[in-house]
Amino acid sequence: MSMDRLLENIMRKQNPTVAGLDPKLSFIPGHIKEKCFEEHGKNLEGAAAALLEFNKGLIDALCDVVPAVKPQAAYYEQYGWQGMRALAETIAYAKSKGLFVIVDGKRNDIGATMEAYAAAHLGTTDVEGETFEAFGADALTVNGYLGSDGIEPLLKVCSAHDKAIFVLAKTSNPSSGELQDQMLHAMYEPVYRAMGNMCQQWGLKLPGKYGYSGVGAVVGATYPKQLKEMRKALPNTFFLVPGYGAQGGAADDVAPGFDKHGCGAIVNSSRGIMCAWQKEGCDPKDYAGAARREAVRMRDEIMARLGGISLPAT
Ligand SMILES: O=c1ccn([C@@H]2O[C@H](COP(=O)(O)O)[C@@H](O)[C@H]2O)c(=O)[nH]1
Repeated sequence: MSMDRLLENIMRKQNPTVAGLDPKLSFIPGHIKEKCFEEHGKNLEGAAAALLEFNKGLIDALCDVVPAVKPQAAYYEQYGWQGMRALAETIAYAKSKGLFVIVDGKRNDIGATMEAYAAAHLGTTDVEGETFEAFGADALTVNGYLGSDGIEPLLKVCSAHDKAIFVLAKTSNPSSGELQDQMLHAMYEPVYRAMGNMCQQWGLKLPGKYGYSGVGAVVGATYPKQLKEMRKALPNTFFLVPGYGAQGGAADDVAPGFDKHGCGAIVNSSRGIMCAWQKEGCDPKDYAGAARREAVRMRDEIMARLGGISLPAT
């Protein structure tokens, strides 16, 4: 099961973190942009080429440190189909380097449309009887607020193709509480807890050998109290934890998301890693080296808090 593969990657690298690949032109060093614009023009094609070259440099520098990468689809969509091609090529390149790829698309719709999203990102697409993999990620972030019929098609595709999903439960942004913290009076619990319980239920269809199902939940590093509460309440739900670094989350904030084996969560940093070269003020040509230094620092900071990671007995 796909979440097992993520856990095994985390265990092998002793690193429960994921590097976000959310590129935009202002994050990319001048020498890459100049070369790509010269070759392809100062247009969407040139921008997409720069995104891909930037990402490949990051992936080469990070692939022996982090277990996974998380490209956020919006950063590619803004550069049109050329950007989406760069997303597909980024996914393929990361997978060729042994990385687990979580596409952050936050997709959801009615069941019929969700079948198309599931095929696009996790499964295969049929063309007159022949099947093709469109984007081929290992996992996709989704929005569960349309309910079970929006999630069922994903569960089928995850089961058939060994993939996983992460469902938004308690997001990291400042206004997430406007709806997600509202109490559901019939259930005596807030909306984010109800969504967590739904993840736990959906996960029964995708059991994993280490106790964590193929249905994970997104819980922000910026809400450590809720992380702790969710970890206790949802023993079979693996967490994707964004909000570390640029959004203010730190090692102490993410620690409550882990179980007693140092397992149960993976912490994302996007701008913190991608833009480390700007923060360090180093030679832009060393942008990938700066990203690696930040990824190692982040790993060491979180691992010092956890002690070690072992896989729960099967
Ligand atoms: O609750 C959420 C869900 C997703 N995200 C995404 O994670 C990264 C965070 O980027 P940073 O640069 O490390 O802040 C980004 O792709 C978000 O879209 C989130 O932040 N919070």
